[in-house]
Amino acid sequence: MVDWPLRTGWISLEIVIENLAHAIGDLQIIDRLDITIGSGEIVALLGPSGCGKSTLLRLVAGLERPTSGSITMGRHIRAAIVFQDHTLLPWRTAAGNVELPLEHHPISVAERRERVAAVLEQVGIADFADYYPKALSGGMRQRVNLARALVLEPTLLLMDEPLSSLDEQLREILLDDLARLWSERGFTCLYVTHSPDEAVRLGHRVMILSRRPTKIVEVVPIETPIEERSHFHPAIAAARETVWNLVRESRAPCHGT
Ligand SMILES: Nc1ncnc2c1ncn2[C@@H]1O[C@H](COP(=O)(O)OP(=O)(O)OP(=O)(O)O)[C@@H](O)[C@H]1O
Repeated sequence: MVDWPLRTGWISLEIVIENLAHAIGDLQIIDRLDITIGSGEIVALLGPSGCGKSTLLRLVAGLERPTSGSITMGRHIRAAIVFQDHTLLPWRTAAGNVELPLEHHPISVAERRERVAAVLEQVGIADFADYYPKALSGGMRQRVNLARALVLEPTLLLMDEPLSSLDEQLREILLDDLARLWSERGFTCLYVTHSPDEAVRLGHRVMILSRRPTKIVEVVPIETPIEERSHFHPAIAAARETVWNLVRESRAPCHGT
């Protein structure tokens, strides 16, 4: 067993985004954005299509460098990204896909297998460990995708519309699972979505972004504990309506976009 980076326990962290601006060519995507994400906080990001949510996620992940401004976070951060469409290797089983990120770490095969089995259990697909992606339903594939991100014990989980390809029922189930996983693991999370429902079910704060160049239009704090939330919870239903209205306003057409 190694002591670092895989077995440090759940180090949480704060992320400070200051005066962030980003352009691709002539296209100004983000304009002077300031966000502080608390340790163990889930921030849901909602905004019109093309406003720059995925770009912001990529900047936080370090996949791109911002044009200006800064993103500061703890040194021992382990970030993992979950995309909308699963990116599983078709020639590997569910367990084989989840094992992949561990293969670059100096741990024994036995420990690797143990950790893969544990995380598959956590996301509820232990019985499908030996299935290939094509034999799994969309929901199961997305669970494998999530397991692959969780197996590295991320302190920061960056999620880009992770449930948008799933049907309503599956989405409900996975929302409950994500809430449970957060309660167990306490990771910090940036959760990009188009769904006010997902945002108010998972976010401690919901940030509504404007059209490009994106800015924060409004921040809606959701105080109901995540474990107590459901689609029908009165406070959650009220928050959903507030967020819906803000999203509608943020989509109002504006000059040049
Ligand atoms: N590599 C690139 N080259 C040129 N333009 C890009 C590139 N990546 C993103 N863009 C543009 O930047 C803008 C923001 O894209 P981004 O994917 O971040 O938006 P988004 O808010 O995540 O959109 P959606 O909600 O539709 O997923 C879009 O106008 C997009 O066309």
